[in-house]
This record gives sequence, C-alpha cells and structure tokens, in this order.
Amino acid sequence: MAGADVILSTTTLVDVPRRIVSAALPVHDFPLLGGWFRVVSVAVEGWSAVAVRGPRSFRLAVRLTTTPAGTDVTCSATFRAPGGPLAHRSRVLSALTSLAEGIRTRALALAGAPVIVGTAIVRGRRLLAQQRSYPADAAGLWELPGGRVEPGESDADAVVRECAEELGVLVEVGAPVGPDVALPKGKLLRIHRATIVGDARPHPHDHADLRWLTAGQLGTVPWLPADRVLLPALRQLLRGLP
Ligand SMILES: Nc1nc2c([nH]c(=O)n2[C@H]2C[C@H](O)[C@@H](COP(=O)(O)OP(=O)(O)OP(=O)(O)O)O2)c(=O)[nH]1
Repeated sequence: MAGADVILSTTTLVDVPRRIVSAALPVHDFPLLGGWFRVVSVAVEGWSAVAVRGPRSFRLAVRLTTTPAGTDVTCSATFRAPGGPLAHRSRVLSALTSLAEGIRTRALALAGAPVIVGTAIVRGRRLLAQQRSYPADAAGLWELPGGRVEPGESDADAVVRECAEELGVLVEVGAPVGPDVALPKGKLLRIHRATIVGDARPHPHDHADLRWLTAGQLGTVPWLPADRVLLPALRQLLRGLP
C-alpha cells in the first residue's frame, strides 16, 4: 500500500536573532530517525534536507520566522506513511523536537560567539575573492576579504578596517548576504556586501592572489569550507545585479 503524504511539524521559540539561528542549522549530513539526511538548501529564512539513507521519501524542512521574542523555529517532516497518518506520528514528532532542541542549543552558544566578517565586494557583476597564503591547511584556498570584529567595533567598522589592511581600499558597506555560518572553534562568519569607493585598485597585502569572479566562475576556485555554504547566496547576489 502506497499510503498518503503526511506532514508533521513542531515550533520552538529561540531567543536569538534569525541570522544567528540560521548558522545553527546542520550543514553536513546528519543522522535522524535511524537514517541519514543531506542538506539541500540553507538560507537566512530556513533550510531543507532529504533522506539519503534509511527512511526513503522523507523530507525535512526548518522555517525560521522573526518574532518580537526572537526566532520561531518550525521543523516539519513530509513523508509517506504506509500504515496511515498515525503510524509514525509520535516517533517523527519526537525526532522533530530533538532537531529543534539541537538547533536551539547551538544557536544560544553562537549568540555570544566572536564574529568574523567577510566582504562581498562587487564591481561590474563580479565578486572579489582572495587566496590564502597561510596557515598550511588553508593555504591555496579562497575566501572573502575580512577578519575578526574587534571589541568595540561594529561589523561595518571591521569590514572597513580589514579591507583597508588587506587590500588598501576604502569600501562602503552594505547589507548582509546569505546566512551566518558557524566556523570551527565557536566563531561565526557573516558576509556583508560592499563596494570600493572611487576607482581604487585592490592589492593583496597578505594574500597569495586576488580574482574578480563572475557568478559562473564562483565554482572554479577551491573555497574555504564555510564559504562553500555561501556560494548559492553569492551567485544570487551577482545574478541580481543591474
Ligand atoms: N576573512 C575571512 N575569513 C574566513 C572566511 N571564511 C572562513 O572560514 N574564514 C575563517 C578563516 C579564519 O579562521 C577566520 C578569520 O579569522 P582571523 O581574521 O582572526 O584570522 P586569520 O587567520 O585571517 O589571521 P590573522 O588576521 O589573525 O593574521 O575565519 C572568509 O570568507 N573570509
């Protein structure tokens, strides 16, 4: 018997801004309900994953909604239940609750995390990427200009300072791009859009190379792992430019 599609969901309030809760969503394959799930999209508004091993025809989605008290995390599952809608209800609901609890715990930890700002500098429908020269495990990989937000600085102050130090240019800082992304050692990566003031040319002060990449070229360089999560948002940014 094929059974009907069943949708179950739970909502949990997390007292943390949505941009930070989005960094708490799993981005690698993870186990749930006796199987493994693969993340297929991550955005500030939420996330979706499909079963790749175990419970086939199973989709999970997390929707993040800003509320006056923080962020509502709604976890939902869509699946085929051969025994009818009630057959797996309590097991699925408890898995959704544990998914939400994991997100909540990580989001609360990330709320106090040091922020690393990255800068999406765009010019003529191209994005400026830079190649790291150190440490050994990151040398040769690509990232966006930026660095740690120092005590007392705003994100925008840190973007301006880092772009001056790393590239020798003055930038005008715009809105955040894509979701925040959790980094190793409990840090948080947040990308801001920016444009170079005037027609100054950036020079790599402590990086191996710089490149201006079109949306179609973004996948042609090896990025740091966290930046790979951001490629869809960066592509969308470039494709949406006038
Ligand atoms: N600037 C930047 N850092 C990134 C990106 N993606 C990513 O994972 N990171 C990581 C690499 C580093 O571990 C960390 C940046 O921290 P940092 O600025 O304090 O450290 P750093 O290694 O560049 O060294 P330094 O400035 O202390 O010399 O963030 C990105 O796109 N831009």
